[in-house]
Amino acid sequence: MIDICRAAKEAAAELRVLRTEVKDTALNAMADALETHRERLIEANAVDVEKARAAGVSATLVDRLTLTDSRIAGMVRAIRVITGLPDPVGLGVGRQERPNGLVIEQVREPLGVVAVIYEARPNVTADVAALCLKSGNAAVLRGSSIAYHSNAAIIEVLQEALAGVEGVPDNAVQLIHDVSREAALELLRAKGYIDLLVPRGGPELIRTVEENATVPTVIDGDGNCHTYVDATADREMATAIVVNAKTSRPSVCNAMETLLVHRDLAEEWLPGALDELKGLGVEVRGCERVRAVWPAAVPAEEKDWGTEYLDLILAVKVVDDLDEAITHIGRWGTMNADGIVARDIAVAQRFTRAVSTGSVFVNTSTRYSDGGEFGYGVEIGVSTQKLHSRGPMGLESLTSVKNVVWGNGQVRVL
Ligand SMILES: NC(=O)C1=CN([C@@H]2O[C@H](COP(=O)(O)OP(=O)(O)OC[C@H]3O[C@@H](n4cnc5c(N)ncnc54)[C@H](OP(=O)(O)O)[C@@H]3O)[C@@H](O)[C@H]2O)C=CC1
Ligand SMILES: N[C@@H](CCC(=O)OP(=O)(O)O)C(=O)O
Repeated sequence: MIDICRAAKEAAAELRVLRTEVKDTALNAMADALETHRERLIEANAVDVEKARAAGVSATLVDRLTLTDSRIAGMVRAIRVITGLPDPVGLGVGRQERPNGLVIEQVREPLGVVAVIYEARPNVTADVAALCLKSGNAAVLRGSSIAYHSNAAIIEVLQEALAGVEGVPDNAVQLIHDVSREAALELLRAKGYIDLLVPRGGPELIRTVEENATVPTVIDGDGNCHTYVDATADREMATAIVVNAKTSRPSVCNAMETLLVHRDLAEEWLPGALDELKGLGVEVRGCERVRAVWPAAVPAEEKDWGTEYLDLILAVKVVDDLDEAITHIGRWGTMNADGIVARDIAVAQRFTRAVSTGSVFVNTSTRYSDGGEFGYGVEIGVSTQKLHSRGPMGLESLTSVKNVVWGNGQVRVL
């Protein structure tokens, strides 16, 4: 592990000063290579999918794991978007001239070595490689053991492509082939080598990171996402948003897990919305007040409010008012993505201020919590913590701002 980290650190020194043109050439080569080797990637992925099915993993996990032509096309598209984005490295974000003539510039610079422990979605391998390269960081990737063959094939293709671009260091992007938990722990403790570790995953991973990491981290935890439908909501819009938030891709972290509904809508809007969700295969787990107007709901237990189903299951609660919705989200939310549907702008504004979530959505679906949708190409993760970065993290989150002070001989006198 230390050899991989050391090699990454050496590569990072070269990457931080790499010209934008070289990085963009490399990104184009990566995208072309993924396109050319689509079949090789799908073959490798089939090995993982077959093993996962044989091991009896859930259908949602198989969905996350599976590579298709269109998903590979999505990976390629994302890299092309990143290629077209401005290079954040060296970007001036502030400048001031002091009375003594010193000029202080604040400029973005790469973090150095970025490590990511991530879920069984092979696209993340290419996403992270591309974001790190463009932001001038070396990437150390530790994907899920379930996706090992897919990740190894993607890295091989990307490394072959990068080898053909002059100026890109050999170890710009590395995959950790040892997918044991022990190796992951070593990575968490590679202090002095890793500048940022992004753990993308569920509560067990996050607990392990919080208890063991000695390297700096930005936590990208689970998504227990809520939508609150206010009394002032446009009914049709509310139905469309709720259906999209729950059913468009239930297996991802930005899918809605709990629907909170103002009591004024319990009788006139909720039953119709739940009928529509049921028609799309959604199992509803409701509080007493939900069951009073829609008896088909399974009785919700307290644990339902804290569950990220990642499946076609939805917890539903009728609340008295906005305050109760805000309190519920504060108690059970995971700061990934939460939304409100309301026509009253004052209500929506109060929600956006009171809910302390990385991305708060007004009159739209939580599914938009995504780097691609935010215009970043993809995301290195979705931060569920408050420091450094919040929500989907793109190129800028992979840099920090340093001060460059220009003098003309000034010396400080005490
Ligand atoms: N906020 C965000 O950006 C994201 C959040 N997520 C969340 O991730 C979860 C779903 O993904 P899933 O793959 O099931 O997540 P897991 O947490 O099961 O796995 C994620 C990664 O962490 C590893 N891992 C898990 N537990 C440990 C541990 N104790 N020590 C070391 N490594 C560990 C896994 O390795 P292995 O598989 O080999 O066991 C895998 O590489 C959901 O909760 C989702 O919301 C996912 C992606 C992004
Ligand atoms: N980028 C994502 C959301 C963030 C993510 O990767 O999380 P997850 O889907 O839980 O692996 C999407 O909507 O596709």
